[in-house]
Formats: sequence, structure tokens, C-alpha cells
Amino acid sequence: MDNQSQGQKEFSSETLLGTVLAVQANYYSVQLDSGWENTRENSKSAKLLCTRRARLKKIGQQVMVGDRAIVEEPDWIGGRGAIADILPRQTELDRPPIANANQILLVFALADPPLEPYQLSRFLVKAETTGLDVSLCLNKSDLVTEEQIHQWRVRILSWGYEAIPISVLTGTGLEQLKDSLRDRITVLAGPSGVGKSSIINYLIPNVKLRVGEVSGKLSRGRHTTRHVELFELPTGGLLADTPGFNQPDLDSSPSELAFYFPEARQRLERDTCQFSDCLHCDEPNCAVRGEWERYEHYLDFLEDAIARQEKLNQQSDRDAALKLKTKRGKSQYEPRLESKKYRRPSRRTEQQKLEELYQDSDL
Ligand SMILES: Nc1nc2c(ncn2[C@@H]2O[C@H](COP(=O)(O)OP(=O)(O)OP(=O)(O)O)[C@@H](O)[C@H]2O)c(=O)[nH]1
Ligand SMILES: [Zn+2]
Repeated sequence: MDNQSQGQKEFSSETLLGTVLAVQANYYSVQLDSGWENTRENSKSAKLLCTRRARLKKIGQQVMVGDRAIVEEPDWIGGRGAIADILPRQTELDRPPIANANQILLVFALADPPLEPYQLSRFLVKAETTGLDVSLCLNKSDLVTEEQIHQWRVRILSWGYEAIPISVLTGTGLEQLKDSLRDRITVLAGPSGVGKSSIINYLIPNVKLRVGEVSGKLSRGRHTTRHVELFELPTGGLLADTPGFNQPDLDSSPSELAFYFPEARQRLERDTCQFSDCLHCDEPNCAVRGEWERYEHYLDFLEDAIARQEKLNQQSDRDAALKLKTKRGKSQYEPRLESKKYRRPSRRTEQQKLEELYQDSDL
């Protein structure tokens, strides 16, 4: 059986494959896989600035940072090329828009700013909703005692996470951190001031220079734009930085929220609730409710999730029945004449609402 009959795409040795590191306007910076250098003696850089083939535009195929791209017509001298196709994505994140990420690395500080369990919990749940592996490191270990580090680790372990204590200042834990990033696409996230920039600068000493090259005045683009860029780690692997936010907006539905808490997942693996649609709140014979530290956080996030869902339901009910008309500067809802015809736009509105909710959470 040849490759094709197994449903796999066959690539000739001439096929150029690479990873999209940055997207700007209609240009894509593609880092070619290593190995091609031996056959291309004239080339200077393994990075090509590519356009997207018209065929891809026609079929509406977007190209995201992290995408695996097939590159054609390389102009080795000019450092240009064209993306002819995108390989199927393993994972896909919306915000930040990144394809094929493997893990989220959350960074928090043990002190300065102080470690807030509720905020950490929110970030952890948000990270869990992506479906990617979640890892956590606690920076600034130099500012607290060994005993305090130990207490935090034990506490966070009871939540289901192993936290790596690190210090960019003293170098503690940084080798372990490097190992955990090797050959993977990692998305870095965490609140402001915990040391994310310091970590990037440590891991990629020439990052500033390269940022200047690729994105010019955008700098790292944080806080201001939705610019996403993957940075190559010298030891292999790629790192994406995300805009810093203090309280990420949770977007899980009430029914799935429990699955984003390892403590609740463990309980549901061992036992089942009496009601299949149990929200683990005050239902009888619930397997999840109990004496675990973050149960309070769960209830709090659940309340938010229920409120959010109700709001969305109301919104889509209203969209289905009424349409908003603006007359002489005044807005008012009017009954729809043909509700079927309007169903599609109303779903789009719902999606926009969700996106707005997201955007509002960005600081
Ligand atoms: N004591 C100590 N200070 C650190 C350490 N790492 C970073 N800092 C300091 O913490 C402050 C914030 O660090 P940044 O790297 O800018 O933090 P950030 O997470 O990128 O912050 P935003 O850009 O606001 O998201 C700086 O003054 C750093 O020098 C550390 O390991 N120990
Ligand atoms: Zn339950």
C-alpha cells in the first residue's frame, strides 16, 4: 500500500515545508524546516516572507501563526515565497489566534505582585478551556522563603497541578523550564508584572533584535494589538506571547465548567452524580460537591457562566423575534416579518457578542 492509499499526503523531497511564525497584513513569515539547507547553497536565511496563493484565498483558507505550510516558488535571494497549502491543524486557538499549539505555560509570581489564588484559578480554568496541556511556573522564588514555596506547591498540587518554582533573577528552575518547552509550541500567559518579558529575554537573548526585524514599531505588540508572533527557542520549540490581562474572561458553559477543574474531573471519574445534568451546586447526591479548596471558585465561576448563558439566550430569543431599528437617532425593536430569513444574522450577532465579551476582558 502506498502512502496515498493510506490517506496521507505524499511529499516529494523537493516540497518545502515550514511553520508560519508571524502574520502581517497579507504576508506570512515562514520558518522552513531544517534539512533543506543542504540542497540550497545560495540561500542565506531559512525564513521566507510569503504571500498566500490565490487558490487558498478563493477557498477561504486562512493562514494562522503556527500553521504548517507548503511553500512554493522560493526566491532564495530575495527571501520570498508563496504558501500553496496548509496542513491539517492539530489544535486551533481563537484568542490568541494560533494553530498547532501544544501547551499553555502560565506564569505567576510568588511575590510582587502577590500570588492570588482566585486569580490563579481563573487563569487555570481559562487555560483548561483551550484543551491544551497546562503547565504552571511560579517566578520570583528569590523573594520568598523555602517554606513558603513548599506551602504553595503543596496547595497547588491539591488543585491538580505541579507548579515549577523559578527565578529569572537567580536562575533557579530555568533548566527545567527550558526542558518543558523543547520541541513544542507553547503559549505563554499570565498577569502583568510576573516576569513574562524577563523569561522571554532569558530564553531568547536576541529576541528584541528579532522583534525589531519582524514587527518594527509594534515591539512585542502586547496590550495594544492582537498581533501574535511565535519566537524560536534556541533549544528547539516555539513560544507565543499573549497580551497580559489580569482577569481573563471565562467562556465556558455551565455544564462543562466542572471539567476544567482537575479536582472535579477526578471526582467524576470515581463516581457519578444522581442527575446527568447536575451542575454540582445544590443537587442531591452530587459526586463533585465537597471539601475541596477550589469548590468555592467553582461555584463563583458557575454563577458567572449561568448569567452569561442566560444573557445569550435572551439575546438570541430577542434577535429571533425582533429586529433593532434606528429611526431619527432612536433605536427600537420591531417584530421581524420573516423570522427564518433572519436566523443566520442572529447567530452571527451572538458570535459577535461573544467576541466583544472577550475583547472587553483585555486590558
Ligand atoms: N526579584 C525578582 N524580580 C523579577 C524576577 N523576574 C522578573 N522580575 C522583575 O519583575 C518586574 C516585571 O517583570 P516583567 O518581565 O516586565 O513582567 P511581565 O510579566 O512581562 O509584565 P507585563 O509586561 O506587564 O505583562 C521587573 O521589574 C523584573 O525585573 C525574578 O525572578 N525575581
Ligand atoms: Zn454533581
